[in-house]
Amino acid sequence: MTDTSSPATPAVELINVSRRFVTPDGKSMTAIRDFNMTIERGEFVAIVGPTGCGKSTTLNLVTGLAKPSAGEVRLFGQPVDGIDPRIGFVFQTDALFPWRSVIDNVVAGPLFRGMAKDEAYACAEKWLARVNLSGHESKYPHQLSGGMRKRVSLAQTFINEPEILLMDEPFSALDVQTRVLMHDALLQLWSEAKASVLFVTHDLEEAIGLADKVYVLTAGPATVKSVYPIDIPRPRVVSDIRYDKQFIDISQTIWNDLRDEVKLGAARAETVAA
Ligand SMILES: Nc1ncnc2c1ncn2[C@@H]1O[C@H](COP(=O)(O)OP(=O)(O)OP(=O)(O)O)[C@@H](O)[C@H]1O
Repeated sequence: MTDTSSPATPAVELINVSRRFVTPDGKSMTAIRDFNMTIERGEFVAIVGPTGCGKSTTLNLVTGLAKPSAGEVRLFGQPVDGIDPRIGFVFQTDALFPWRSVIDNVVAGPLFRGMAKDEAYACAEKWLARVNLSGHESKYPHQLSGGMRKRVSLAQTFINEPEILLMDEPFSALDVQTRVLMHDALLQLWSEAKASVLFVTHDLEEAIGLADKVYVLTAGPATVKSVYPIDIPRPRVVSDIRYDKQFIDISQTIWNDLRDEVKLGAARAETVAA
């Protein structure tokens, strides 16, 4: 898809978006209401909110998998129209083919796009080196740790040079130490690739460590409660900055805001369960 927009046009815009679903008992439920969000080119945006508030639905709207019931979603100034090849994804579960070796997983995207085999494999080697997996090319996913599999997923995504990267709790299944290492790996890749990122997480510290801007969503229906710019200088080493006073102060401020929504979401879940 050709991008004819000016460089000042944001990568992603959600403009007064609402999304309603029909529940199995035939009622209408609103997952997202009057939602406004802008991701500038090269910007790293994180969204946090209570469980079930509508974070994944927001990502689905950007991919075009879900259509807004009202409002508009734009990519580089144009309305979303189906799955856009400029978008890359990383989800909580790996999208690795278990029957393919590490390098055959990474090379899949370029080969699918028609890159010559030699070139595609050379490119895959390069990306595996960037995620510190040189020497593991011929292993299979089941022979790798969770962190290594996640690195393969990152190489598999970044090799396609996505202009927009959507990440839905990509590291939530990892142990805390591996997670922090993955944060640093991701920031390194992102700073080189200059993609615009939308990162969904339950983990406020993860959001602050990574992002330029953190959106706090309300308990469903999701709407934007507040937007916090994160002015912590880059390059950041996420494993270190979490002990800085600036980081702790921002965490407390945002948590004060998020806490009320989390309590509201939990109270509603208990009411439904009762
Ligand atoms: N296809 C669908 N049909 C009906 N309801 C849906 C559908 N998809 C999502 N919902 C509802 O919309 C609301 C938001 O769901 P969504 O998965 O976006 O929330 P989330 O914030 O990503 O959740 P979590 O924090 O648990 O990952 C939920 O109440 C969910 O049940």
